[in-house]
Amino acid sequence: MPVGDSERPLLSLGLWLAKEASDAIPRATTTLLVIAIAALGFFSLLKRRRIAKAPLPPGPQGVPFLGYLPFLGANLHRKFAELAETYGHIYKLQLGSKLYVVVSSPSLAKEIVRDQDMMFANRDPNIATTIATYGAMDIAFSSQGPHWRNLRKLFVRKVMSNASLDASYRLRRQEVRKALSDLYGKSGVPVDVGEMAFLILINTVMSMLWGGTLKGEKRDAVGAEFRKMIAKQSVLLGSPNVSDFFPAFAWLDLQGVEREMKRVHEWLDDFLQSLIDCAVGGGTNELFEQKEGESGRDEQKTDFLHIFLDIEMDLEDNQSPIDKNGALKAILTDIVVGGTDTTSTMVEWVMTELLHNRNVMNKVVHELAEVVGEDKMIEEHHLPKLKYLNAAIKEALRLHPALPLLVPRMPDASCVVGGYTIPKGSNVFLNVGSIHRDPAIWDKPSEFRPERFLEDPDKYDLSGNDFRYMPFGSGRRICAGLPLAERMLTFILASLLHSFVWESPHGAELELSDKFGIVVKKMNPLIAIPRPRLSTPELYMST
Ligand code: HEM
Repeated sequence: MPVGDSERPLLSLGLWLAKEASDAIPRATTTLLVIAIAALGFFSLLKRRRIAKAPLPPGPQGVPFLGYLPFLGANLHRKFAELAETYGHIYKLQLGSKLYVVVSSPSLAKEIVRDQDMMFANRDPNIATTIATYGAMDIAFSSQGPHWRNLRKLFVRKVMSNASLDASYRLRRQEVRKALSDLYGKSGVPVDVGEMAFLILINTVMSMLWGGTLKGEKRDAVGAEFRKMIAKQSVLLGSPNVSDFFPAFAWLDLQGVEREMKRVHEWLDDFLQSLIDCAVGGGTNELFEQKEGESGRDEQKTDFLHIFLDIEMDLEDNQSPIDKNGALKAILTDIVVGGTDTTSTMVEWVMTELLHNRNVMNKVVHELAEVVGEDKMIEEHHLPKLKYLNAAIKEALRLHPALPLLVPRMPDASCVVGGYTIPKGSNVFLNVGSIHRDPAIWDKPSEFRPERFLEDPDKYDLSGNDFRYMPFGSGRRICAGLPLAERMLTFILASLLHSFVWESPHGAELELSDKFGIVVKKMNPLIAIPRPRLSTPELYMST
């Protein structure tokens, strides 16, 4: 039916486009479309005006050209906490040509990792990181987009699934049992706990990666070398590099970070390559050997590398294919580097706090005896029942999060957080370490008191949904290895604490100072003496 002229003024903006009643659906659609476009235009105008109006966050002045760079120091996490006392929970730092924003309150963190998670899901890898990750081809440092989404989805769904982790338990168990039996031979001898934890982790991760292990005589030597390289890498990744702040002068590599990083990367690349060659060839080489029953390409493989190799084949038909070789080595770097250093650092922190707080240690040991019994070894199925140990681990993650500044985020476009403009391309640090020690949130924050996590166990879980407690980050970039990290950390600690009595060497000072790197570690290694606790020596020999 034609629409009369008299009715025209009553019609909305979109309706004049459609003249017939039979056009009702297209007409309604058009109307909605026009309204949506108008609303979008209105809101984006409003947002632009809001951004235009919102000032930059406050922050220290610095000096011309260099900005705050000369005053930064090496211990970023400490410096950032100090600056927050003057400038508040959100402030900016101009470092050379780059702008950094540091955020340290739960409500501001929520604006970033929940309300505007999509906007802040990018990374801005620095020079060292780009080298370490094959040009930011990994999960941790690639910006969001099809490549990151693909890798992360495959990793989380196929490798970190409960089914896959259950299937690889056998390998974790074997490695931890082997470590306990080695430790039995060192009864009464002082042990570097961080080094020991790293060796357990590297062997466990290696074993899960491809079902093989480092050859007997090479085991400790390669593990120690690997640790040295990862420690170097952690320092290089975490320390301020002038070339990052002045890209125009990057070619000078004034601090030699690029040169040094390439050297470390070459070593790690050779290592990963021989691992892949060995897995693909289904054999052994001078470093690695496969476990019994794990040779032969046609067997059902449960290790991560073979899952990846199969995924790789699937990717042939994928709509957004990736550079398979680069991506495979980059993702292995995330697992081998990201998974070992963080987890072993946390084993050392938990052990330090337990030795420092003997009453807590006693409660942990008592719980282990009750749940497991002194005539049995720990199994993964015991872990959920160890409520007090789990609370002690959470408390250590609160006081000593391995990545207290998470991995910095970079907004896609300029946006507003806490009433301040965060310009596009700036680096945003979420200072979780500072939030975890905020006296406005935590009662007596510097005390190690696992009980605070027992009062309401669901309140602070590790999922990053409570912005007062985020040791694994939050939102779409939360730690992709969390399910494995949780299993390994608890299993290794429960095994060490159940099987041995741990003591500090006579007269040794137990101190808690830390040093900054991308992973924040103990300043001085924890040395402790193990003595067997279980009823019979045979238990230590079991595999
Ligand atoms: C106690 C051990 C660990 C801690 C404390 C830890 C902590 C973290 C944190 C804080 C982030 C950054 C999250 C963010 O930006 O919001 C992260 C990212 C990541 N972690 Fe972990 N992690 C641990 C173990 C692991 C393990 C075992 C793996 C792999 C097997 C792993 C793989 C990753 C990956 C791939 C990312 C990048 C995620 C992304 O950007 O999409 N982590 N981790």
